Amino acid sequence: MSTAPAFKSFRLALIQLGAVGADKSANLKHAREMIMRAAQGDGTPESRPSVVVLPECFNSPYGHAHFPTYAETIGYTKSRNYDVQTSESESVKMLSSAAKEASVWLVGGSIPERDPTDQRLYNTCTVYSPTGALVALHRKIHLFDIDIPGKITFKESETLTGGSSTTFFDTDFARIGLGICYDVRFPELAMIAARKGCHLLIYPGAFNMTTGPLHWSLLQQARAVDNQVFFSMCSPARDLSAGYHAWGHSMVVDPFGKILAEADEKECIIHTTIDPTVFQDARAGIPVTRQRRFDVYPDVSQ
Ligand SMILES: NC(=O)CCC(=O)C(=O)O
Repeated sequence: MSTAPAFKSFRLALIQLGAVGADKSANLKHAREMIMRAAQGDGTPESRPSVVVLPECFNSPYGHAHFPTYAETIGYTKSRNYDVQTSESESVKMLSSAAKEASVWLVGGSIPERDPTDQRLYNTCTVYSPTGALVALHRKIHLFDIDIPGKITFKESETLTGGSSTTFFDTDFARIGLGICYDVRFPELAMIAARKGCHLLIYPGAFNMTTGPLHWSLLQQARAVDNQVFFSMCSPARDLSAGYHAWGHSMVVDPFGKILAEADEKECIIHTTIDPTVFQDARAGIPVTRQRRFDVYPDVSQ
């Protein structure tokens, strides 16, 4: 495995996107406008983000019945040979051109994806460099299948297949690990990413009105503290006219578990600074990264 880049300070922006409806073109247009707005920061050069994040399922209504209709072929190959130029996906084209125009690393939330080889569908996050190159692709590994009687029943596996690899990407200032929403409930995934040298984990997500108040911040703070990394989830805004009511509350947590920034439920963009000093202080002061007992239990990252 390659060595992680030196961790340097940078600005992160999360777009808590609203108005995701049935019209895919309108969703893409709105997302593009919000990427451009996020990239401006507050107008000062020092506030401009290096990384901009969209939420889970930003181009389609969220629900297993919608995925087959909205799914796009990205042009993913097993050799990880991504090519935006030949991709058929209108979402990939928009994200690539927006990343290039805004000159940011763009974590493109997630979209329903169809694999052309076997027609299987995935919930997929794509990432773009500031030149518009598609540099990473993460297929949601753990599908959101839950049943809390009288509250929420959801079954992504009705139409989706779970991904089968862990994913991170390198920028010139940090190594960043990826997951999607329900993936946060599986601590092994974050643990593997942290042991592979990730400094920040980003999970586009869309918790709901039942589990959101219970677990949204708890899980992010737990993953951040367990692994002494920055942790962030980016949600859609809440839309009570939609079939799925997202919790919102996009947030960024530091390696001590402190919430650095948190949205409410409405459409907004939150900005924060990711400061490597906090990462180093957490690891120096509470040295669990050097106190593991792999003679007693196995290292899940091996
Ligand atoms: N989109 C999702 O995976 C939702 C996960 C969720 O709400 C949870 O409680 O977990």
